[in-house]
This record gives sequence, C-alpha cells and structure tokens, in this order.
Amino acid sequence: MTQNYDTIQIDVRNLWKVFGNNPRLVFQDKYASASRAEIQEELGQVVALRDVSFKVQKGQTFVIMGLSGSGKSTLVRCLIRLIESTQGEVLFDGENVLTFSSDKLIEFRRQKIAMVFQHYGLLPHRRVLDNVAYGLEIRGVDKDERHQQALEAIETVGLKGWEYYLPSEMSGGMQQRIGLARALAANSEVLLMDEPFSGLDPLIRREMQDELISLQASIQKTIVFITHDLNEALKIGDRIAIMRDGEIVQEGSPEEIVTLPADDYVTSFVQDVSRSKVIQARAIMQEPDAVVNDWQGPRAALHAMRSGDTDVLFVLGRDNVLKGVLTEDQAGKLARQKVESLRGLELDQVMTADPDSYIEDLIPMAAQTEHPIAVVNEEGRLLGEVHRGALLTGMSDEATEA
Ligand SMILES: Nc1ncnc2c1ncn2[C@@H]1O[C@H](COP(=O)(O)OP(=O)(O)OP(=O)(O)O)[C@@H](O)[C@H]1O
Repeated sequence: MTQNYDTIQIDVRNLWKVFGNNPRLVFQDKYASASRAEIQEELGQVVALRDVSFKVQKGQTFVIMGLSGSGKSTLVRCLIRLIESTQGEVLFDGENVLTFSSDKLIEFRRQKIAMVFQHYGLLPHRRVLDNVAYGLEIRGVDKDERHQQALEAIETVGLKGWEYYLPSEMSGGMQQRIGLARALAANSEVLLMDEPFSGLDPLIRREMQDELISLQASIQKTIVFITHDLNEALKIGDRIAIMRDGEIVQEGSPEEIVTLPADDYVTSFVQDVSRSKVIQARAIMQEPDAVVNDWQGPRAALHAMRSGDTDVLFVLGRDNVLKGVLTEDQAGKLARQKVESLRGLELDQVMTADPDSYIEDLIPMAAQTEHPIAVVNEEGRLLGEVHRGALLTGMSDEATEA
C-alpha cells in the first residue's frame, strides 16, 4: 500500500529493541509467543520494544502512555536514534531514519526535532535567554537572529521579563517553560516530550497541560508526548498508544480508549476515568427526531412531530440555521388559529452546543431545559441533537437500541 507522506509525519514499522549481549536470539520461532519475562529468564535479553508500529499525522499530538518499564522512553529514544533499535523502520516524512549516515542524522535532529524532558536539561550558568537560544546557537544562527527568535518563544510561554534570570532562580514550572521555549525557538516540525510535566505539582501541572493545548492549537506541531498518567494522556492526546511490556496494546482516540478498551489491562486503567470528561457531543448526538423550516406552517410541524414520534421540533431557517424549538401544544394552537407560516414567530429558545463539547459541559445545560440540546456548527447549522438519556449513559438512544 502506498502511504501519503503529505500528511503522515512519523511512521514506525515493526520496531524492536532488545537489550542484551545477543538480541537476535529473541527472534527464534520458539520465542514468538513467549512473554517478556520468559524471554528474560531463558535468554537473559530484555525486550524493551516488541514489534511496535504506529503512525503520527502532521500537527497531531500523539501520546504514548504506559507504566514504568513499559518501554516509553526507549521508544522515543529509538525514534531519533539516541538508542539504536534492533529491528524495524522509523520513517520521518517517508525517509527511514535508521539508514541515515551520522552526518545526516545530526542534521535531521537539528532541523526537525526538538526535545523537552522532565529534567529540563537546562544549562545552569546560562540565563534564560541563552538557554532558549541554545538550539539555534548550535545550528550557527547569528546572535541577533537567535535572540530575536528566543524572545518570541519566551513570550509565547509566558516568561517575558525573565530573560536575564538564571534557571536556578526560577520555580519548577517556570523551568519547564524555559525547556518548552527552547524547543519552540528551534522552530522544528516535531516536538518530542518525555514526561515533561511529571516533576511538577498537580496544580502547576494542570496549568501547563492547558497551556500546551492552547499553544498547540496555534503552533500545530507534530508532538509525540510520553506520559505514565492516563488523565494527562486523555486530556492532551489526539491519539493515544497504550504500552505494556514493550508492546502497544491499544491505539486510539481518547474516547475510543475509554469507551472501547481493547483488553482487561486497558479496562483496569480506564475504569476510574470519568466518561463525561472524554465523550463529546458528536459521539452521542443523533439525527434530530424532527425538523421543519420556518416558512412551513404549523400543520407541517404537527405532521413532522407525529412522524418523528416527538413532541418538540427544531425549526430551521435558511441553510439549516437553527431558529428555535416548537412544542406540540404551540403548533396545535397555531393550527387552530389557522396561522399559515412559522415565520416571525417567537419560538422557544434552545440550548446549543458545539460538537466538541464534553458531556461534562452538556449536563449543566440539560438541567436548564426540557428540550434536547441542539448540536450546531460554527454557522449555527443543526448537526444533531442530544437527549438527556444520552448524557447519563454516554450513548445515543440510537446506539443503545442497536
Ligand atoms: N540500557 C538498558 N539495558 C537493559 N535494559 C534496559 C535498558 N534501558 C531500559 N531497559 C529496560 O527496558 C524496559 C523499558 O524501559 P523504559 O525506560 O523504556 O521504560 P519506561 O516506560 O520509559 O519507564 P519509566 O517511565 O520508568 O522511564 C525496562 O524493562 C528497562 O529495565
């Protein structure tokens, strides 16, 4: 199958890393289904990565999540050959990094990759400005230019005014911002972030996660983010790969991971996660039971309600823009008064949400209305409706019936 590298930035294929004096022993047929522990016991080799494959799209935040020892750090290091893998391919923009000469590898790392670590990796005797400019300095960018770019990055991460301080004069959260600014200043396409927020206090950590999300909305880098914290993964990841004993046991969107865990292991991880924080309106909305256009009269409305088996109706204007709701009582009254058109009528207002809203955000809305919540796009066009029941179960009525 041909791959489209206009959109795929990283393509990891069947990657293995075996630590030990004779890694090839592991590839004998008889160990094909042996566990990592068995292999270690019998062969004395540690399988840190076992046949790992995944793709990361450009501009995506791809999270690799797993407990200590699952192989996350080994994996990110293998991506840029800080560790040499045993077998497999790592393609960046379609080129296999594992075949690069050492010169090409150095060039590739400098141009394309920026890293952010848990232990910030800052130079203690350099001021913030020079720490942030460091990546550009080793690329040979002249001083004015690199300071200019560094200042912009410092501002982006909210450290304006701290340019001439030393890292040791700043808090953990601020030092992590310096690390992030350094990665941004380098203006590389890919950010590799290895547990960047793990050393921070919970409050600061949440703040940094929020900032990363809003930053990413504007910078749109390709981010590979390592964490052992499922909530962090669910919060920031577009896609999440869950690792166990060197293997990816599931890869999917946050919603898929929570609602369709692939096995008992993932299930045990996600059981404490609140579904309301990861399930979005788009997943639980359903086709509106009934809609009518505002120039159609009340009789058409009543007919639509009966055929949709509902006692409320969304009224749409031109281009399906939502105008409001009409109840059966109202429509009946209008029909008796022989009103010909719904145009210009005072309709009941309806709660609207965009398709990305989480159940968590929809519940307070549902408390304020008896009507279904309308899911609309940016132009106000009706995309679907969410019923109260769907908020409780996290499934649309249609899905429940199916
Ligand atoms: N240099 C090495 N030599 C031998 N075994 C190693 C080496 N580096 C890592 N390992 C082993 O490989 C496995 C994966 O380790 P890795 O550090 O990638 O896991 P991790 O998920 O990043 O864990 P942590 O969150 O604790 O860093 C572990 O069993 C580890 O002991």
